[in-house]
Amino acid sequence: MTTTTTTQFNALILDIEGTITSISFVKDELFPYAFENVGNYLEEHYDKPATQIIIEDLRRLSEQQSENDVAVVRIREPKQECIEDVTKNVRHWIKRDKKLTPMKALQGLIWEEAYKRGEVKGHVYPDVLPVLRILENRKIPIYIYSSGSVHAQKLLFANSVEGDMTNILYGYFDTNIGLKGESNSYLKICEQIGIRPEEVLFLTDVKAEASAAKRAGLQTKLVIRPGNAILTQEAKNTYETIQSLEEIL
Ligand SMILES: CSCCC(=O)C(=O)COP(=O)(O)O
Ligand SMILES: [Mg+2]
Repeated sequence: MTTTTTTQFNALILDIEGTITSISFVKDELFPYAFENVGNYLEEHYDKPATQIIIEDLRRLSEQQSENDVAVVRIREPKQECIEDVTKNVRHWIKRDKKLTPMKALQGLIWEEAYKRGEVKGHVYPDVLPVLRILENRKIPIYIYSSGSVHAQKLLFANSVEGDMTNILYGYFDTNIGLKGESNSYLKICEQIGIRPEEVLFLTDVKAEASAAKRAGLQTKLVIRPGNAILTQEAKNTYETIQSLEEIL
């Protein structure tokens, strides 16, 4: 007798860091690479339109942030001073794992160089791709929602340790849709993918993100991976936890 297994959700949204990719890869490879290379990147690509757009976004952001953070400087106009100030601010924000959209956009451009040179391969846990293939066979679309820019997300999955995974992913969302701690971000994502929130499962390592998604009506589970922050007992009492994507099948 054949048994058919059905999943209790019609779309899956995945966080990246701490969920399907190790925190260590992001914190010990990607962030240090961006920290070391932000100045060189700006020197080499300063006059490109994409770089100038990000610099102007960072200039506005720096004015706002400098009001509450003495370590953030206003970005001066001349090229060398501008590069010096952007580098100082971006390094400050990397050290504090700030999820600031224009800074994440610049990180993505810097990481593209590393992926192109083969210096970096996107980490994904071994349980991830086999489960995504099963969901694909069940016609369940898979989306990514990360604080990393969509550009950085696509680079990670196009250059992953499992090869190019982009053909199994239906779409990508970053903080341009909204911050991950805001429930409205998840409502907007569900509206864009055309699936009711209650039919969508969101997996993340961060309780505040799970809470925001739950408030929006999504199904949520917290993912435990080596090196992740320890979950409080309250979080474990509130959300189902998994240690492998196999547990959602
Ligand atoms: C897309 S790889 C870089 C991820 C990143 O910059 C980040 O801040 C991770 O945040 P997430 O929301 O995926 O936990
Ligand atoms: Mg995460």
